[in-house]
Amino acid sequence: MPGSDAFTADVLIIGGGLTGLTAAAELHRAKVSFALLEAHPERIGGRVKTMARAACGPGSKDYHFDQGAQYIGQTQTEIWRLAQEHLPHAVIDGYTARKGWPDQVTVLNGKRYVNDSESWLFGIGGIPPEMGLWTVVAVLLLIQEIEAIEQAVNVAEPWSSAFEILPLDQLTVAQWFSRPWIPQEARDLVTISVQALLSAEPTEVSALYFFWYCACSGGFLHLINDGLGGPQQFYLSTGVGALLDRIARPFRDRIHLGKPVERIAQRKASKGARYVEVTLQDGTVWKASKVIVAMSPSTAGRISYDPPLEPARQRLFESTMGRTLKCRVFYDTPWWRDSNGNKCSGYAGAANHPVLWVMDDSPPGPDNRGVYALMTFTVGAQADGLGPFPTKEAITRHVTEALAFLFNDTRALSTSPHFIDLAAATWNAAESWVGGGPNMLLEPGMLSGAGNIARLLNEPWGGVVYFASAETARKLAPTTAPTYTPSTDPTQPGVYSDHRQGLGYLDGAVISGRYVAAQVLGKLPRPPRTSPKPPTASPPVFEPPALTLDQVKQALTLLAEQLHAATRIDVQAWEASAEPWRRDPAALQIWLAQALVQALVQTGLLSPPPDPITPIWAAEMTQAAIALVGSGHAFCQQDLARSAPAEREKLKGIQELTKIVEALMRVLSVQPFSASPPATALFPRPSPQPPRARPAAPPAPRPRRFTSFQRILSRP
Ligand SMILES: Cc1cc2nc3c(=O)[nH]c(=O)nc-3n(C[C@H](O)[C@H](O)[C@H](O)COP(=O)(O)OP(=O)(O)OC[C@H]3O[C@@H](n4cnc5c(N)ncnc54)[C@H](O)[C@@H]3O)c2cc1C
Repeated sequence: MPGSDAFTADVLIIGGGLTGLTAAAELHRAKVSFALLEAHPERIGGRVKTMARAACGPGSKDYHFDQGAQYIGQTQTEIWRLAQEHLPHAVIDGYTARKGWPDQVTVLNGKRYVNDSESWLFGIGGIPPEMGLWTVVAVLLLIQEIEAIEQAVNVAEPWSSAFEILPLDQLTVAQWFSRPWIPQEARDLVTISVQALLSAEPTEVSALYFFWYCACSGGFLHLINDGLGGPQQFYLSTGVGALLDRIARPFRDRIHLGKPVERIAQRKASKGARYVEVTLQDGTVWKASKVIVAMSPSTAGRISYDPPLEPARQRLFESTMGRTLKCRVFYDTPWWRDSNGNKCSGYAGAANHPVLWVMDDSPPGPDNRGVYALMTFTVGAQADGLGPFPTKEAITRHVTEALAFLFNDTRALSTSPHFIDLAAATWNAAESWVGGGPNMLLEPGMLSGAGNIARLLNEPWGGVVYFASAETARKLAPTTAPTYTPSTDPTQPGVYSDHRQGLGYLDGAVISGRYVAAQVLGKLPRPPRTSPKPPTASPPVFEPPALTLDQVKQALTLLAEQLHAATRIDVQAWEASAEPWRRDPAALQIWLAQALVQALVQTGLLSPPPDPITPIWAAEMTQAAIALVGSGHAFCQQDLARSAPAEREKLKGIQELTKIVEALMRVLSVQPFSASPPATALFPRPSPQPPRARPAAPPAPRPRRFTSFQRILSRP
């Protein structure tokens, strides 16, 4: 009854994306009267946008493809369950479909690498085998650092994270990784990850926000895993739109399309109770006891509010969103599968490149109905560069030229006879209703700074207006602690907190919709009683024994020589072994530990390791490495500023190496060279082993974890 004084419904849901639809499904189940207002005149879905391409042969079906959200994984439990419940036959395993074409492309530091993805450290989207060991070591150390940060994040309330990591909210990701010891390739790898996960630049987002975002979904390495067990392993042949249609089917009559809301006002009824007045663009007014605004905080910021929002919420609603251009490029042949002698899967990734990320989304199997398609993402600054309303011609040129470069094949070009067409979806501020994608961005200071901005993510306004979206995903019944729980078995990874899951993903939208419905129904479970937290221990302060500058230089030079000189031989040796380093980064780490020990022994700072290793020697080893790091830092700090240019270069070298050793020591000092494993397990390189028999049925994929030193050294 728009325009009448009567209540239109008990609850109004504004926004027909997956969050709004999930909340609607919950209210429908609870038999609550509700209506859902969606701005788009023709469709529900929001950031889910399924398109169809007409069938191209007798008896064949239309080809559906997603120009918004598409990929799902088994660890995204809620969306996975919904897909299994409604469309089990439509689930395509992209990982298996790519199996016959092992090669992938990556551009790092301006150089193109094309190899078998199985040979890459961390597999698909990882580190190519040609990368120098120095870079590999730096990447490993960086990942080690990322994991240490993520494990200190309080997933439920990131502003209450361990105090050591809160300063990361004052830095952008770019500021965090612009330290001299981190090589460009490693920075590019993090850049690709930020660009792929947030469609934004590392200069735009708070480092703490990025790590919180990752920690909410099983950690950085899990999120960037585009292969087996990762969140991008599966998609739906029907498109995600079909899944949303199934979810909405029971309450289709309560969904009103073409109803853009302009204003939300809190009002008081005669008896003092509050209600909400919602004004649409066409001037009609709807009323309800409670309202759910089911869209990202940035999108909610486009609506006006009465009374004006509190400043912190206003600031939250001013947050920006990522910018994405998602394209589907159609060819009459899958030319990339046979290109320059490579069997490319169509998978490619490149930092700061006109096309960031590419996947083959051709229907798998012989019944592909003659459709061959590459999916491409152009994001952040590269998408901005095309302007708010790029023409199809401009997009086609931009994307196909980038593909021709990535695969080094002119068959990608729109002038090639194999090119058929390109379909594009632009997600930016000019987009009518959502205003960008895949989700919102938090700048430095917004997560933990003054004003408690992020604390409002799940807080209702005036007790009658509730906000929810994939970005605010919070679980109703978490089963873990709010932070990472380390494993008691050193050979097994610990467990990331599940207080928030799938932040920014379809999975998160489902979780968020359920949470907000429970909030509105007053059915939020009581938070468990917790005993007061013991104060966090201060970081250990150590006074390293002083070494002479010569001792520091000598030890670091020896270490550098070891790392550089032996690289090729060792890499080849590991590659030749049954469990090569590329499959087992742990072997590489053991080798790095050996190099450090050898450098310390040869400099006379440490006695040679006894066999078996004794606790006394292990303690000596830790002391010697700490002394090296401490003295190295001290010399650099004292001398770098006032030394002559030639000497400064040397000191910079010392500084970089010192930082690497320091990072290594942070890891080792958790359980420095424990006495339990025999010296032979610790120091010699892995010996070749017969290939293992493949199990008949592969175990369910577990999130891929980086193996820390502690676990490596405890291996039998
Ligand atoms: C290009 C792209 C690719 C993505 N890929 C993936 C992926 O592969 N896997 C994955 O899990 N996630 C992916 N995502 C993220 C995923 O789409 C979102 O997390 C999820 O769909 C968000 O759902 P939501 O309901 O919270 O918000 P939205 O989908 O944004 O829904 C908000 C709704 O509110 C409506 N609305 C806005 N303003 C008004 C108004 N004033 N009045 C009425 N209605 C209004 C909008 O039209 C929209 O329907 C991707 C997103 C994009 C953009």
